[in-house]
Amino acid sequence: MADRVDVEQHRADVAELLAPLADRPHEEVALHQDVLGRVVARDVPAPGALPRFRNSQMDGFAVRAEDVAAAAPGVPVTLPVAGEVAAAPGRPAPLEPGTAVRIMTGAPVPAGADAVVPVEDTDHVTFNGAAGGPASTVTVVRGRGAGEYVREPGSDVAAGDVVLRAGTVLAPHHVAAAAACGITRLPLLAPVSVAVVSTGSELVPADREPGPGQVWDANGPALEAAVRAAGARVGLRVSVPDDPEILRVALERAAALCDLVLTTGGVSQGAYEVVKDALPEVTFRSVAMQPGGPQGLGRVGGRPALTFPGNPVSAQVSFVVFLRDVLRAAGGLPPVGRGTAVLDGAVTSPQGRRQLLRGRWAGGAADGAPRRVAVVGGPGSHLVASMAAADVLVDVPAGTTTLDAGAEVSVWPL
Ligand SMILES: Nc1nc2c(c(=O)[nH]1)N[C@H]1C(S)=C(S)[C@@H](COP(=O)(O)OP(=O)(O)OC[C@H]3O[C@@H](n4cnc5c(N)ncnc54)[C@H](O)[C@@H]3O)O[C@H]1N2
Ligand code: MOO
Repeated sequence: MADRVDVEQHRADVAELLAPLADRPHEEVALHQDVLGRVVARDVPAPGALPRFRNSQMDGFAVRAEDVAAAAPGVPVTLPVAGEVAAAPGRPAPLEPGTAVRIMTGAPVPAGADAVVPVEDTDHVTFNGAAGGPASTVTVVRGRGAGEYVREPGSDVAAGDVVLRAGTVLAPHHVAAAAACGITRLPLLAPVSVAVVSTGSELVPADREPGPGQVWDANGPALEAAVRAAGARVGLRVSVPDDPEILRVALERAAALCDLVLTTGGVSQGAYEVVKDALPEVTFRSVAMQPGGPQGLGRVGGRPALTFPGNPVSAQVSFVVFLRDVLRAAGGLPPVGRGTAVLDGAVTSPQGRRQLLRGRWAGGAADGAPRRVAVVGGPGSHLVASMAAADVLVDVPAGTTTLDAGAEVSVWPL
């Protein structure tokens, strides 16, 4: 049997095969669609200034600062109240010198006014419940300088300034900024489209009761979720039996529809390894790790293709180790990468193969210290339910057969 390929070598080969995917087209997406987590393709300028007009930062009285400059506790200044301006459509009349206007937060500041005195600094104390017309006078007990509590146009962003940078991963606060600027569509990187092809005559979909020898398809839903969590989308998800002709048709369709074809199953040493037969342009190799040993990479129908082993844990581990960060990078997302942790108990591992055990965070960690991790479940690559208890993959190097409690290990967050 050919030598096993090192994990890092296979990672590098997958990254090289998929590097062209990083050349993403842009697409315009409406802001009200599902844009969260998507990546801004180019700098987005503000179409206009924000704030759009001079407005009040406080509920209070719009004044000329010089008219209230002398006001102080014990030395109040009283002004006639000439009217009211609310945060509502319309343009207020200019302020006459020596008068005040009741003003609400967000309301346009009348021309001629250059400061707002908060209501708390007047004899009105609060506007709460003060229905009806404005009182005829206001007594100011603390003066304010020119510009105080006045929000100038463009003080947040000026027209033409960048409001969202290229590469921004959209979160609610970015949506807020775009919406406030009146931006309705955003230029986003088109997500990589992946075909997820589960193979195996024993597979049944979730809506069918498995008969003897049948199992529900776990890899299709799992990899669809993994692909989406990595910022890509699933252009086709299909489960095919171990039938060369049906598989060939499915692969043709997958290559026609998607940027990347991903298969699971049918790649080890069994009698029905149809994936190997259907993919003449894919190199099949044994990678020196467990789970996830049998791997393939190459092309189908002109598209890059990866083949993952069928065991559900193996398929998921393969995604995390080989594909997750490459897919994220292609879509403009930062890597999840690896971290370090300290083992909560001793671990044994077979000689010669890098093991990716399932681990769960154990307790807290002192500031700056690596977190503790406990291995959960066994190493078997069919233990898909046990894997659901895990937070990370614990990476045990190939040459290591025992690790004591307290040993530092590399971990891959799930
Ligand atoms: N003689 C050898 N046998 C095996 C070897 C080997 O080197 N020599 N390698 C073992 C390893 S390691 C793995 S991993 C598996 C890989 O097998 P395949 O990729 O060919 O996958 P299948 O045989 O199709 O399935 C394996 C296992 O996983 C279940 N499965 C497959 N697909 C799904 C799915 N979508 N959802 C749920 N479960 C799935 C399938 O029923 C089998 O139980 O080969 C070992 N054997
Ligand atoms: O390498 Mo397989 O993926 O152990 O089960």
